[in-house]
Amino acid sequence: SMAATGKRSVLFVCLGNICRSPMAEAVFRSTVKQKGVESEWKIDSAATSTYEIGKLPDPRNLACLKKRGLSSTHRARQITQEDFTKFEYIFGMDNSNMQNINRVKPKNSTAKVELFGSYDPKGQLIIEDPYYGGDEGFEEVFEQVTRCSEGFLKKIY
Ligand SMILES: N#Cc1ccccc1-c1cc(NCCCN2CCCCC2)c2ccccc2n1
Repeated sequence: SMAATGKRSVLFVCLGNICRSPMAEAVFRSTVKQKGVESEWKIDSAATSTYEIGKLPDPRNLACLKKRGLSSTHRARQITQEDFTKFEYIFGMDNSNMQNINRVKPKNSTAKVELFGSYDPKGQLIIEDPYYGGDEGFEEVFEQVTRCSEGFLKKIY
């Protein structure tokens, strides 16, 4: 359904909001820009935790984005109950994110709360936390969120 602003809206969520969800936000923003529909979208990301509030994305994330000419100035923030009536879609990355998202979800939530990986044409449902790994983990997240962005837009347009 179209929100009052006429915009479609999506909030990407992960544990710390410095790795997976800001990468998904940056890649989705680039994808809608490529398709010429950027002005139709409100796009944001948030954390389920308080671990990194106020921090820029992880340097390994920024390096991965920079290789593709992308960047992010997002500062980590924690999800709020207002997000559930502000955003049409709220996408978690793994089942732990989904449990934590559903814990804060208010009774008047209107958001569709789903795993972003459910839109992956390759069927890789879970986007794992790359925090304790190396650059290859961020490359894998990049590939997954790119496929999911395409799959999601194909489904709703
Ligand atoms: N927790 C977990 C966990 C479990 C499995 C895999 C990754 C992680 C993991 C751990 C992190 N920070 C270390 C612990 C933080 N401190 C925990 C105790 C309270 C004070 C904060 C992350 C930080 C940013 C983004 C993703 C992160 N992911």
